[in-house]
Amino acid sequence: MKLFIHRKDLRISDLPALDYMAAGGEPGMHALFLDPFLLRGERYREHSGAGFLRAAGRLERAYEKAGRKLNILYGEPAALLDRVLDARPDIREVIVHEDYTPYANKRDRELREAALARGAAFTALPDLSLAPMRDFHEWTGRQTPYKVFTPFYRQWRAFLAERYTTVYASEVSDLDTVAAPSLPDCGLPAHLKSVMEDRDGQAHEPERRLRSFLNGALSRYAEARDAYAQDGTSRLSASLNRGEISARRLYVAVGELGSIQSESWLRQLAWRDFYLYQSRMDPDYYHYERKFDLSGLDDRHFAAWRDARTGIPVIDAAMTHLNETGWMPNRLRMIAAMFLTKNLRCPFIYGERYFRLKLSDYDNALNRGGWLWASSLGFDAAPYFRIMNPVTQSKKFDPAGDYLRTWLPRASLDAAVPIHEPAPDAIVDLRQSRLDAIAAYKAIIQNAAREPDDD
Ligand SMILES: Cc1cc2nc3c(=O)[nH]c(=O)nc-3n(C[C@H](O)[C@H](O)[C@H](O)COP(=O)(O)OP(=O)(O)OC[C@H]3O[C@@H](n4cnc5c(N)ncnc54)[C@H](O)[C@@H]3O)c2cc1C
Repeated sequence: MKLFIHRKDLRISDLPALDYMAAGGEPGMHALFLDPFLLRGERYREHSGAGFLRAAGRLERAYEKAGRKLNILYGEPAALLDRVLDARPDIREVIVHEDYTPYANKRDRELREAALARGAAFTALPDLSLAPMRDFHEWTGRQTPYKVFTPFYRQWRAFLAERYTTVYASEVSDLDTVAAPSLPDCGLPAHLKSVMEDRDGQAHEPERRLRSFLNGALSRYAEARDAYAQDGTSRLSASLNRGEISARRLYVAVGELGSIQSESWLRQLAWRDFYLYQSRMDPDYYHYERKFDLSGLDDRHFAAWRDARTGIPVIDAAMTHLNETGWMPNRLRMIAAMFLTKNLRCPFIYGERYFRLKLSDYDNALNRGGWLWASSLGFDAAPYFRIMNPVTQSKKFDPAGDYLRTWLPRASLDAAVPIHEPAPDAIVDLRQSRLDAIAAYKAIIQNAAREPDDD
């Protein structure tokens, strides 16, 4: 028998693992291990943790509807696997989909060891990205990974045009599933169960959302994606990151349309693959902060940024939106991240950590990519001297101020101050803080270039 463990792949079709298991023909055990580490503290209540738990609830119900069994177990993954394999020595292979974060790498090493120690094989199949990273990298014939987006994108498009086949065919209903042995103390604690069973959260029907986007907003995507007062983007990121829909499905669906606007949307999907690729290929990706001396930066303004008290209308509106709903449109993520790291000269890891809790579509690789870009510290990042002015951005992308009126607490809408302009008591002067940031980041980047690389 094979054991398939779900992670960031919370769906019942178009999964490499299902095709793989269907080819074997024998019944399988399907499980989702809920990991106390990832839901520690208050994380399970925050937008990112609660979103995952609700998606786990939807997955369980989808299995039930298909007449199949999903075994949800709570515990440290390698210890859980040990116990399952002890109770079912007939499990000869453990199957997962690849994941590339530092925590995932460590966890999967431990899972592999636990499986091999009991004589079971351990198989990890690619699923997260649209272009399977290993195949893509081999196909490019490069010795070193891409560090710049545009050449990556050109090759990525060519790879997909030549190699892309289709979504995976098997459905969970095509497979026989068996119940896990009963394991005392591995049931879900009540506080997590109640979030998992909560059906009141935002409706998540990624297939319907995809259709409505492709038939509607896609036609003006390139012009409207930054006009954040309108709903001009797909809002599929949370579903993609939890694996409720695959990037392959999006590629096929948009390809069927053949619209000229498809290219600019595909380009955004390529950014997702670019960051996943970096996170897998670049050994520094998850610790750039160690390569730079950030001691000249500090967190004195972090709380005001977090709590939407900066006095810069677009920043306070965006942070209120995030705090209340778990969502912030992409252009505003760029503006808010650049404002924190540059005008407020706060180390990017503070903002990165905050987004980790709050974003409903939180993903470690993509979030880090966004923060490295904004702070000019990653590959192909914003140049340190090009600092977005939040007031100019606000006027350009929300000229009528509709977004500000929706999200800014009423009290701060002072008729005496034009809507996009900083309040008289704003925490920084935009002009001076921009000049200070340029000097600070110039020094950070030049010093790092002079340091010998001893990693
Ligand atoms: C500081 C910062 C932090 C971010 N953190 C995250 C995060 O934790 N999780 C996350 O999914 N995205 C993150 N992003 C990227 C981006 O903001 C979101 O992917 C996007 O807003 C999702 O909206 P959408 O689904 O409507 O996208 P669309 O515009 O409809 O694009 C389609 C898909 O392309 C991908 N995509 C779009 N823009 C980007 C981008 N700039 N970088 C990478 N992929 C992109 C997403 O998967 C998205 O769902 C971050 C960006 C910044 C600047």
